Amino acid sequence: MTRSISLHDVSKTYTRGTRVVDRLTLDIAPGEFLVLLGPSGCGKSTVLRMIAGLEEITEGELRLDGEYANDLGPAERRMAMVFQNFALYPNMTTRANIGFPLRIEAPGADPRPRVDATARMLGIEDLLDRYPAQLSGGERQRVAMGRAISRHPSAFLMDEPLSNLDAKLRNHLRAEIASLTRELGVTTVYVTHDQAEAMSLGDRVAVMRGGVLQQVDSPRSVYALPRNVFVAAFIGTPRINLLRGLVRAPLDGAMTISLGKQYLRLPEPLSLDHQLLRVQQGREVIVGLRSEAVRIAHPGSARPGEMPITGLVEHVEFQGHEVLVHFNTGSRPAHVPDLEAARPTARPAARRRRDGTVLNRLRERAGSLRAGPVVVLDDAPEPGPGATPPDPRLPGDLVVRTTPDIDLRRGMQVPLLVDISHLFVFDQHGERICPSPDHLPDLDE
Ligand SMILES: Nc1ncnc2c1ncn2[C@@H]1O[C@H](COP(=O)(O)OP(=O)(O)OP(=O)(O)O)[C@@H](O)[C@H]1O
Repeated sequence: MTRSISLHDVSKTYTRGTRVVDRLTLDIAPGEFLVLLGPSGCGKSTVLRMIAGLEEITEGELRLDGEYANDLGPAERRMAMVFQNFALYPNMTTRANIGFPLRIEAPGADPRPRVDATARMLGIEDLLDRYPAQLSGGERQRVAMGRAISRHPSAFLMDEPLSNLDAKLRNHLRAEIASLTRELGVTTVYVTHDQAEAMSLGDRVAVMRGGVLQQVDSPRSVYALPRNVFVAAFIGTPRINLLRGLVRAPLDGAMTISLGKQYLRLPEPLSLDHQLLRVQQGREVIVGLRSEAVRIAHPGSARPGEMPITGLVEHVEFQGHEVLVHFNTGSRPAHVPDLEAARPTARPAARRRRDGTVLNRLRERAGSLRAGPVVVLDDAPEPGPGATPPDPRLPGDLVVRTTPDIDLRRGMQVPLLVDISHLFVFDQHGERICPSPDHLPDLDE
C-alpha cells in the first residue's frame, strides 16, 4: 500500500528558462517520513508538486515502487496532499469534507464507516456536523488531515501544513502528525522552511538551496556532520558561529588556526582529522563553532581538548532559561549567502568573465541555476577601515549560550574555552573538511 518514491536527476524549468530544481536525486523508502527543508523559493514545493503529478517533470525520472511514473495523472498516483491553507469546501460540513474524496473514488458506496473511523482517529467526532467557518484553525487542519487520511492514500504530501497556526498549536499538531503518520506507516514527504520542525519530524531531512539538494541525512547527521556551511548554518539554534581562520602548520611547531588576533592551538598528538588539515597550511578556512563548543571559563579549568581564547562582551540577549552572549573575539565572521533568500547571489561580472570556459558558457546558456559553491572566501570583499558589518543587528562574531545566573555586561573581557572536539572546519568553498568527509581529500590536488 505504502510506496517508495524515487527521483532520479529530476529538473524543473518553468517557461522563462530558469531551472528551479536542478538534477535532484532522492530515494524515499516505503513508510519513511522525509522532510524537504530550505529557505523560501529554493524549490521545495515544486519537488512536492512534481511527485504529486501537479507539475510536469522537465528532465529526469520519477519512479513509484520502481515503476516509471512521470506520465501518471495525479489521481492514478493515489497520494494525498495537505496544504497550508487547508482548502476545505466552505459549504460542506466536516463529515462531507472528509467524505468528499471517498464519494469521488467510489460513487454509490457509503462513505460513513470510513469517515467515522477517521474522525475517531483524529478525535474530531464532535465536529462532524460543523462547517469550516465554525472551526478553529487547528480544527480545520485536523479536518484537512482527515480528508487526506480517509482515502487510505499510498503517500502523504504535506506542504507547510502548520505554517498558518500559532506556535503552541503548531507544536501540538506537529506531534500529532508524527504519531499519526507513524501509526499509519504511510510514506510522507513534508515541506517546511522551519528547521526545528524538520528536525523533530523527519526520519531524514533533505536540505535544498537554490534548487539543488545539499544533503539528505538523519536529523542527527545533518546537525553533527553538515556537508557544507550552508547546511551547518541552516540547521541549529542559535545559528552556528562561522569565523574566518587561517591554518598554520609549521614543521617544527604546534599546528594552529588563527582567528584574527587570536588562535586555536590543535591538541597534540594531532587527531587524524587535524593531520589532514595540514594540506590547508597557509589557506583561509571557515571555522564552525556551535554553541555547545564554547563555554565561559578560565583557562585553569580547561578539560582535555579545550583551548582558551578571550572575548569582549558586546551584547547580552536574555532568553529566560538561558542567555546568549555576543562576543567580539577580533575574528571576522564568514557570511553564508542564500540562508533566507531563494537563489545563490550572482557572481561578480569580472569573475564570470575569467570563468568563461565552453562548459560554463553552455551551462549559462542552458539557463542552469545549479547553485555554485556556498561561500568563496577569496571573493568576499575585505572590510575597509570604518566599514559597517554586513548584519548590523548581530554585534560580535561569536555567540555563546550560558545560564542566566552569570552576570555579564557590555565591555567585559571574558575568558572562553573552545572544545576542539566540537570544531568544524570548512574549506574556502564552504565544503566540510573537518571532521573529515567520508572520502579523504585528494592530497595531490
Ligand atoms: N508556475 C511558476 N512559474 C514560474 N516560476 C515559478 C512557478 N512556481 C514557482 N516558481 C518559482 O520557482 C521557484 C521555486 O518555487 P517553490 O514554490 O518550489 O519554492 P519553495 O522552496 O517551496 O518556496 P516557499 O517556501 O516560499 O513556498 C521560485 O523562484 C518561484 O518563484
